[in-house]
Amino acid sequence: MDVDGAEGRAVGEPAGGAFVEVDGLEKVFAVRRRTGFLKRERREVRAVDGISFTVGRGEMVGYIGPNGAGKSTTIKMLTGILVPSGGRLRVAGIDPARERTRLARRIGVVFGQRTTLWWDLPLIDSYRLMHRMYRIPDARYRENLDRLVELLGLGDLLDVPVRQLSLGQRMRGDIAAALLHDPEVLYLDEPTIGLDVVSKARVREFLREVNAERGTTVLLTTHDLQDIEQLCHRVMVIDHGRLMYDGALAGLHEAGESERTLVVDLERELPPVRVPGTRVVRVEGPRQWLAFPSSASAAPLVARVASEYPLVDLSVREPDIETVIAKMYAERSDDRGGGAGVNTGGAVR
Ligand SMILES: Nc1ncnc2c1ncn2[C@@H]1O[C@H](COP(=O)(O)OP(=O)(O)OP(=O)(O)O)[C@@H](O)[C@H]1O
Repeated sequence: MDVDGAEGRAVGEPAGGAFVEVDGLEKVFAVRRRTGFLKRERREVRAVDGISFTVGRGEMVGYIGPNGAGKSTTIKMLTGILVPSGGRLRVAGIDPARERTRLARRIGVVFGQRTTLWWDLPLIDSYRLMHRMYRIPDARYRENLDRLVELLGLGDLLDVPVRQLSLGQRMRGDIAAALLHDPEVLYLDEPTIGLDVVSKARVREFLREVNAERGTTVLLTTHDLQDIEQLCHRVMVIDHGRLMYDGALAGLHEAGESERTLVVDLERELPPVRVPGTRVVRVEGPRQWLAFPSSASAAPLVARVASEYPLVDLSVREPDIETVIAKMYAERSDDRGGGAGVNTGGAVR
């Protein structure tokens, strides 16, 4: 399979550099709201409010944010479905809104909530139609189809009408459809939504392989943070149309100013433990939970508790990513309420 795509590098595409370039991108929707009998109010929604990032060839990047943050709007602009209101956007050196058809041959899109397959046709017929639509050379089509069918376990499903497929089967069918024409970049919008644990694992494993084997650039939007944890080193967090974090997944913890927890089991029930640099967040019988900043070392705290209290056992718990991100969203909302600037903490440009 062809890592660099059938058409090679586009004119203007930076060599080996950024494959997706987004600079000050904006999308403003005008919405009309009925405010009374015959009265309408015109309001602007800044769905994407000046975001900038670049994605290199072969990168696999998570794009996350709460509902209504602007993720789908960004993806729609990247695919050329929506025209930006401002800013600059290039994918493989192509302006998506101006050359949507040319770009379509180089990108693959999977919307977990919708299918790109023909509902009443057997799966294989959708693939045959795509073979023609994308003008995929016969040999490459057959080679790709065989490989995708094998990797995604679609062999027994090819003659089944799409409407009869389970959600997990349909999703695998959609992922194959998005990759048949050797796209260089794959946009995935909730690719594991509604799937059981086994199907999720299968889809994730496959995406890892495609990224590693073909060097496909992947931009992954999801509410399932396990998708991100298992697939992406880099994550971008968007909220209210603005990028609030762009960096390593590991760095999110610092950006969210997260806390670790020291769980101590004492010999008996005692009043809350008092150790500087910690605060007791929960007490249950002789067990107490002490929160302390993730950046601080646990060793001196443990030593102090052990010397001053009748300690039986202890453990240190790392913050989970859900908690960290929920905290970031909450802090960001507070910032907006108070009119303060964006607290990014990450490598946002
Ligand atoms: N066609 C449209 N007309 C008006 N407003 C829109 C339109 N599309 C999106 N919006 C608004 O833009 C904002 C961003 O929406 P978007 O769908 O990009 O969010 P999202 O991050 O993908 O959310 P979700 O996780 O719920 O899918 C929301 O306030 C939404 O209501």
